[in-house]
Order: sequence, then structure tokens, then C-alpha cells
Amino acid sequence: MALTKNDQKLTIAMPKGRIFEEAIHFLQQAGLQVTAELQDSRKLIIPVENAKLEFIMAKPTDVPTYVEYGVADVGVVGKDVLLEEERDVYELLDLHIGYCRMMVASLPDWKPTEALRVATKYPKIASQYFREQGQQVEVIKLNGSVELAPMIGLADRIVDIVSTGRTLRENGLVELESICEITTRLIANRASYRMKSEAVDEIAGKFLEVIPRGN
Ligand SMILES: Nc1ncnc2c1ncn2[C@@H]1O[C@H](COP(=O)(O)OP(=O)(O)OP(=O)(O)O)[C@@H](O)[C@H]1O
Ligand SMILES: O=P(O)(O)OC[C@H]1O[C@H](OP(=O)(O)OP(=O)(O)O)[C@H](O)[C@@H]1O
Repeated sequence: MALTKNDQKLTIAMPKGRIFEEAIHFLQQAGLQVTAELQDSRKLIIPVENAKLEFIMAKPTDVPTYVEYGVADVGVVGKDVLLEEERDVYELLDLHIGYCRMMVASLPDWKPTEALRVATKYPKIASQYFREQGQQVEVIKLNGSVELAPMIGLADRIVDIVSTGRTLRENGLVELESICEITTRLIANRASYRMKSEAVDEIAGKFLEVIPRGN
């Protein structure tokens, strides 16, 4: 079954890593042809010839970049990445998968001091949040293991994703404030949305049918 009603090929940027399995399951439920190559291969470009589809396997934070520049027509990406990267793309659908929360956390005995430092992988989200709260903070960008920062005295608080809460718990940190809920989104390149509207609408329609209800 061809996905597109015309001859236009659709390129989909897929996030490698944590949400990949859930995203693949979602594509399968939506009736897209998910080949063994897509599920179990080190190839980064995976064409599905008879469906006029091509998948590119991207680092999650790069998905909006590929979509903004039009090298991918659509992409699957977390809302956290969209908020942080601020790329010029259309956000078409909330897929209601990849649930987690963006939180402020600290050691349990944290008290406001004069030098407020916040460590995070998400400097834009953190800066905007504390600006809106009227709090002046110094934001320190880290690339991972953010929970270390309060434990070793680099920062008072962190802004990070919490899912099960296990990482906070096992490192003796507590949730202070919730910034927002995070889920996985379908995004589209602005030109593709106009020029390949049939193909983009068709894929969005298939996704819409399998988005978990009640969310
Ligand atoms: N517990 C979680 N921690 C981090 N991300 C989560 C979690 N649950 C769901 N997500 C989603 O998964 C995406 C992150 O996936 P992943 O950790 O593979 O990417 P990454 O941060 O680029 O990885 P890394 O930098 O560790 O290679 C986030 O954008 C978020 O939307
Ligand atoms: O609430 P939990 O279920 O414990 O999940 C949250 C943790 O998962 C993520 O880290 P990740 O595993 O991506 O590693 P990182 O430290 O390299 O960002 C996130 O940054 C938290 O540290």
C-alpha cells in the first residue's frame, strides 16, 4: 500500500534513543510499514521503497533542525526539545507517548540564598521559567548527569526531566516545582506542509487514529 496518493516521497526524522521503541510501536499501530531494517540496524537512512517513505535516524535534539531545513518533511520529537531548540516548524500533533515532566528539583534542605545557581540540559526552558517567576538565577548548562550538580555544590537547584522519579530518589533530591508536562509530538516543515499536503495529511490522519484516547 502506498502511503502517499501522489508520487511525492516523505522523509521522516525519527529520534534515536529513549523514545525510539515507543515511536516505532506507534508507527506500526498507525499502519506504517516498519521494516526490520528500521528496527534493528545501524543505517541512518532507511528507505521504504514501495511506500514512498524514507526514515532518517537522528539524535533527538537534532530532529527539529532537520525539519526546519526541510531535509526531513516531518519529524517525531519530544516537546522538551521543541521548547529548547525553538526551531521554525509546524507542530501538528501531540502523539501522547513519551510522557515525562520538566521539573525544578533540589536537595531537601534547600533554602533561597543570594547566589542562585541552576544546572540543566535545558538552559532556555530554565531561563524563561525563572524569568517568569521573577527570580534572577545563573543558569549552568550541563549535558547529562544533571542530578550531580546540587550534590557536589555546583548549583542549588536543577531543571530536568523526571519520569519515574528514580534518579531523583536515588540521589537524595526532591521535586520542588513542575514547569510543564512533556510528550512526543509530530512536527512538519512549513514548505512540505504546503507542497506535500496530501502526504503530510495522510500520515497525520493515520497517527490521529491511534493516539491513545483519554489523554
Ligand atoms: N525519563 C526520561 N528522561 C529523558 N527523556 C525522556 C524521559 N522520558 C521520555 N523522554 C523523552 O525522550 C527524549 C530524550 O531521549 P534520549 O535520552 O534518548 O535523548 P538525549 O537526551 O538526546 O540523549 P543523550 O544526550 O543522553 O544521548 C526527550 O526529548 C524526552 O522527550
Ligand atoms: O525519573 P527517571 O525515570 O529516573 O528519569 C529521569 C532521568 O532520565 C534522564 O536522564 P538520562 O537517562 O537521559 O541520562 P542523562 O543524565 O545523560 O541525561 C533525565 O535527565 C533524568 O536524569
